[in-house]
Amino acid sequence: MRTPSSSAPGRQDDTAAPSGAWALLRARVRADYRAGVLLLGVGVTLVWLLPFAVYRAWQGNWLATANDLALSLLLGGAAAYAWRTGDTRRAAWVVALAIVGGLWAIGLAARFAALFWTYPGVLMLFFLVPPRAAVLLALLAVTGAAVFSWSELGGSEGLPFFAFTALLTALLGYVVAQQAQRQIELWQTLSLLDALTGVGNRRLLELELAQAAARGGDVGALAVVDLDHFKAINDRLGHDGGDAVLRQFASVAQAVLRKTDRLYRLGGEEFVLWLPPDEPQAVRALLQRLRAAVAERVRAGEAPVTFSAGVARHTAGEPWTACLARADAALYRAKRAGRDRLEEAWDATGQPARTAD
Ligand SMILES: Nc1nc2c(ncn2[C@@H]2O[C@H](COP(=O)(O)OP(=O)(O)OP(=O)(O)O)[C@@H](O)[C@H]2O)c(=O)[nH]1
Repeated sequence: MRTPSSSAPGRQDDTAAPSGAWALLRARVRADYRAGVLLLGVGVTLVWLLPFAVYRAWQGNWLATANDLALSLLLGGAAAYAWRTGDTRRAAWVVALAIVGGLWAIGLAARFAALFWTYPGVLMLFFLVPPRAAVLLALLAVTGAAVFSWSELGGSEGLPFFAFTALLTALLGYVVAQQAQRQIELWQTLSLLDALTGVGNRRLLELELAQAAARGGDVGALAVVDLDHFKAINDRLGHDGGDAVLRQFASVAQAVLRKTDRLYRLGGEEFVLWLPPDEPQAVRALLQRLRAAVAERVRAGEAPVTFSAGVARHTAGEPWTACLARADAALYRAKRAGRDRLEEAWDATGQPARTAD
């Protein structure tokens, strides 16, 4: 027999929130490689751009000082924005455009040695913005740097070497970034879907509900659904037979649910339905349709399969985890009351629970 709140999210180590600024930074860099590239930009600012800005000011080269300071501000500002908001995408675009501007400025300043910055700059573009956009920005950056520093490169003598090696660097960046993006997409799919049933897993549930709750307002209703006497089904049909029942349940549930409803498998024989805001009668009717469809179409051998469910309605401002815990407690009541039934715990104000069997 399960206990209430056994489905409460955030119990796994990998979902635990890191504490302390250093741990948070490490966690963000690990989770999002763009955060790592932004951090690299801060490193370049501190180790190179700012000391050079001081040096150029000391030499009286105010144009170069302004350029290095502007780049430092953009790289540092973008990293600070990403740190504060968690939005690395926008910050990465700012840094990518700053790289293009920086390489043009190097070309304009016509300093031959500084042109070596083209290579890391072009490579960084591919880790900041999508590969196709990075190709375009790389072409812009290299062409600008080459045209502006035409004489410094020795005209037609040095230019082909510079252009060819810089474009080769861009090609390498493109190939690596394409592969990385495909791997990331594949990894995200595998890590967010339940391998047995193909529906969302606990991680996807946490991700989607956290996003919906962050937008404010009421996220709708959550129903925790648990197949009845599943251990006995496993004992009778074996583990593979039990797996087949889980797959059947997921497929029948997906057929009954509306386009806007979401289905996740929390683990074992336990699923969660996330239903967008609706009238209690509509939610109740949907769950009753699901019960009827499962009783009719899901079979463990010859025997029909039933489930118990607890449903709760989210209220604006309430943590979604509290809503899930209420649904979970309602499910526990449904199990204790004999199974094959639906228990309701509509809102956080303690409105009386209702049983529908
Ligand atoms: N086939 C299969 N069985 C699983 C899977 N995950 C967990 N189980 C089994 O599911 C069973 C769940 O048993 P219980 O928690 O006792 O639940 P139950 O027998 O359904 O009892 P009630 O929920 O109280 O009706 C256990 O035997 C688990 O080994 C899975 O992925 N596949």
